[in-house]
Amino acid sequence: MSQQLIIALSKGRILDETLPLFEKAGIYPLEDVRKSRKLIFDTNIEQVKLIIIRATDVPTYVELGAADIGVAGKDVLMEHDAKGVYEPLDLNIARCRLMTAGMKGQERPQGRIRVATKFVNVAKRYYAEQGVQADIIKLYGGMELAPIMHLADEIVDIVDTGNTLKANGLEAREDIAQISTRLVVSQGAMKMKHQMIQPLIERLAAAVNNN
Ligand SMILES: Nc1ncnc2c1ncn2[C@@H]1O[C@H](COP(=O)(O)OP(=O)(O)OP(=O)(O)O)[C@@H](O)[C@H]1O
Ligand SMILES: O=P(O)(O)OC[C@H]1O[C@H](OP(=O)(O)OP(=O)(O)O)[C@H](O)[C@@H]1O
Repeated sequence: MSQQLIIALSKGRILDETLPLFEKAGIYPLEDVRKSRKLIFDTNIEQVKLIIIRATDVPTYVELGAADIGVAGKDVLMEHDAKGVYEPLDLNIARCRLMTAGMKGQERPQGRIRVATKFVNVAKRYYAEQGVQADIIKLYGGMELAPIMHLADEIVDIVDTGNTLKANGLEAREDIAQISTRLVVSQGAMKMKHQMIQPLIERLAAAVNNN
């Protein structure tokens, strides 16, 4: 029996840019993934299946070997800090920055601060490195609201155009990391399915270069 290759794609904003890259690399789903309620899709290559899941779940599937390959934002990968996972390719899509931000014109308070974010682990690491004592408040979206409502002094969030910060009277403070979408491969799959995975990485790299 021939080996299967399971590729976990993040649904949401990355998906629309991911599918054309995979198509250029020779893999496409046999039906319109956006019109279907299915979570697993056959592709033009019999052994290759696509699973389409929440971005934050991609590292878990790859780390635990339930998927061989994944596509996820560097922000999600930093937060999950997956073990036993290679990151062989920057797909160079959904580029943005992970930053701290606060109310415009206000300075960071002295002493202990409250920070709202969905990137709890990244934030803990970052403030510890800066020597700032921070109580981290986990939120799931709309982080910009937290300083306005006095829930937090600062946020750690994605900034792209800066429009969301501006529209809510916030300003960016410090850069934590440059973010883009990455290809990840479980170390186990890289070893066991090298003959399938290596050519795919090469075709994807060529697709990224022509993008
Ligand atoms: N405004 C943005 N501009 C560019 N890239 C972004 C922006 N916001 C998020 N991203 C990138 O796109 C990825 C997916 O974002 P998306 O909003 O679809 O998922 P999410 O809201 O983080 O996930 P979930 O809905 O599962 O919580 C993020 O992990 C990040 O790498
Ligand atoms: O700098 P900008 O171009 O305005 O983009 C940044 C915004 O985009 C993301 O939010 P998203 O739209 O994913 O909503 P969310 O707050 O629910 O995560 C991010 O969390 C910021 O709020």
